Amino acid sequence: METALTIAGSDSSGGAGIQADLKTFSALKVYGMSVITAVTAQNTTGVRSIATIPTNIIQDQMEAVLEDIPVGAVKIGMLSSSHVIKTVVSTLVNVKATNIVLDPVMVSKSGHHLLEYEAVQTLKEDLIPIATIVTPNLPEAEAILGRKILCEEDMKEACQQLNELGPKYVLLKGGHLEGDPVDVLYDGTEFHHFYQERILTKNTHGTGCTLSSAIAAHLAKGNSVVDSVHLAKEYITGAIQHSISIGQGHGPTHHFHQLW
Ligand SMILES: Nc1ncnc2c1ncn2[C@@H]1O[C@H](COP(=O)(O)OP(=O)(O)OP(=O)(O)O)[C@@H](O)[C@H]1O
Ligand SMILES: Cc1ncc(COP(=O)(O)O)c(N)n1
Repeated sequence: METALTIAGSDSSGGAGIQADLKTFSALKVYGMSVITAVTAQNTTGVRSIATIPTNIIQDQMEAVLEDIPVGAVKIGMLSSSHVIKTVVSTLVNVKATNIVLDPVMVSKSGHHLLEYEAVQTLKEDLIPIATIVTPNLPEAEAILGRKILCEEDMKEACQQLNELGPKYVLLKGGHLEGDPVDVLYDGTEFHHFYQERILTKNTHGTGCTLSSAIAAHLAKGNSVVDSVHLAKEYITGAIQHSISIGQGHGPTHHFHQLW
């Protein structure tokens, strides 16, 4: 059985974070496991409060899983602070984890900060270098690089600058672009462009979490990074097309892959 581990925050409304990741793993028929880094009280309209889990408990959760069960891929989402990032990095390095998919979560769709501002430097110096693939959205890439990214040409340059930080692949997501979204994948040599007609919906809560965990699931099944991104793009597009109109704000993506 293929396995994948998510290291991320809990979203009480089930649309993003750990809950979106585990739903994606299940829909793609991969056995999912979780390390919870923070508990958020949130719904489709916003985040009310956040409790970060103590780092010794985060480390214990990781070691409990990694010392016992082979992990095919690791997806990393919300990490809250520099302390949490450092704990996650040292534990992953100790066990020589591979297939690391890093979604550098910073701000929720509803505008709430999920990572301390000062932690961006630690993310850049300690975590991005050990990632197999890092999947920032445009505002996250702008925060990491300290520059504006306004068009596809800027995205290519930003991919090159992100690649210099050390990850094997960069997938820069264009969901925040005006018009049809384009995502750009860069492996240090070649670019792959993923063009997609914009689906007209406000139900995009958890799209980044869903995409990164779908990449992890496909890596766990033994696919290459490029193939995993192709397959994950198909998955996220279907999950947005079939997204669910619940709640007053941004509704969640849908995860019954085998039904659509
Ligand atoms: N309306 C849309 N129609 C089609 N594809 C979309 C749409 N919105 C986002 N996507 C795609 O979904 C994926 C996630 O992109 P996005 O840029 O929204 O990430 P994100 O901001 O990290 O998501 P989130 O913060 O909601 O978790 C990308 O592949 C993007 O191209
Ligand atoms: C626990 C957690 N992790 C990630 C997100 C980002 O998702 P979104 O940008 O769709 O709000 C979130 N809202 N909550």
